[in-house]
Amino acid sequence: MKLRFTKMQGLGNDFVVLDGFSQSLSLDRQQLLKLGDRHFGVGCDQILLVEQPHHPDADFRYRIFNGGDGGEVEHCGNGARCFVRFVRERGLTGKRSIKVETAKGLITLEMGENGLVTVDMGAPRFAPAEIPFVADADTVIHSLQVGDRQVEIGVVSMGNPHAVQLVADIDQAAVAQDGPLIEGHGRFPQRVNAGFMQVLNRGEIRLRVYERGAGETLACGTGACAAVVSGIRRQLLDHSVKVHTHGGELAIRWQGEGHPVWMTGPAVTVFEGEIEL
Ligand SMILES: N[C@@H](CCC[C@H](N)C(=O)O)C(=O)O
Repeated sequence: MKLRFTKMQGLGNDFVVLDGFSQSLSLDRQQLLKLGDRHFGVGCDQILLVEQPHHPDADFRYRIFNGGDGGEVEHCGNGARCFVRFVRERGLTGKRSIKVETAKGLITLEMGENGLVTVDMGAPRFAPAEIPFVADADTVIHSLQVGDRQVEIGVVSMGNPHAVQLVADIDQAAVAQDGPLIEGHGRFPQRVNAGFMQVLNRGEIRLRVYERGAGETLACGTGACAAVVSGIRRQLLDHSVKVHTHGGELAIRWQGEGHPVWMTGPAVTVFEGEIEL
C-alpha cells in the first residue's frame, strides 16, 4: 500500500501528516511505527491524520499518534498549528477559524495574520482524576517519588496529561534519566508527559519535555501550555509568557481558572513524499 504524506514541523517537533480526504487511512500499529521510524520509515515525533468529521459542527477530524510507540493521544499543540497550515495549504478549507474534532472533543484553531498560528488549546484541568493521577488531595503541588528522590510536580491536563517540575538550570536538568521514570510512574495510569521548567522571570521560561511515547522532543506545545499554567498557579508567572525551547519560542496566554490557554507559534511544511507500507 502506497501512502502520500507531508512532513511538517513546529519548533522542530516533527510530524508526518496524512490526508484522509484523498486516500484511505486505515493504518495498523506496525504501519504507524514505520511512519515514525527515523531509520526504516519517514521519521517523526507524531503522526497526524486529517479526516472527515463525525461531529456535525466540526470542519475536520484530527487524530494524533505518537511516533515512538504508535499510541493514540488526545492533543498535540505543535501538531495543531501544523494541522491548520496543512488544511489551508491543501485548499481543504479557506476558513481562518477552523473547528476540529479531536479525541477530547471540539477545539477551535485560528490562523493569525503574521504567518504564525494561534490556537485555542482549551481550558486546563487539574483534578487528579482528570489527569489521571493517583493523589490523596487536589493540591497545586504534589510530591512524587522519582528514583531515590522526592520531586515536586504540578499536574495539568491539556486534554493530555502533564507533570511539570521546576529546575534551577534547564541545561543541567536530568531529563534523560528522570523523564522515563516520570513518564511510566505508577501514579500516572495512562503515563504522562514530563516537563522541566526553568523560570527566567515572570514573563519568560525555558522548557524541556520528555514526551510520553516519543522521548525528549525539541518542543512540546501542550507541554508549554501546561508549564505556563502550572507556573501561574504557583504565582511565579504573569498571564502572558514567552516559552524558550530547544526548537524555538512559543507565546502562551492564560487568564486563569476556567479560561482557555492560547498558544501562538510557527508551523512549517518541510517536504512531501510517498511511502510503501
Ligand atoms: N508534541 C505534542 C504532544 C504530543 C502528544 C504527547 N506525546 C502525549 O502522549 O500526550 C505537543 O506539541 O503538544
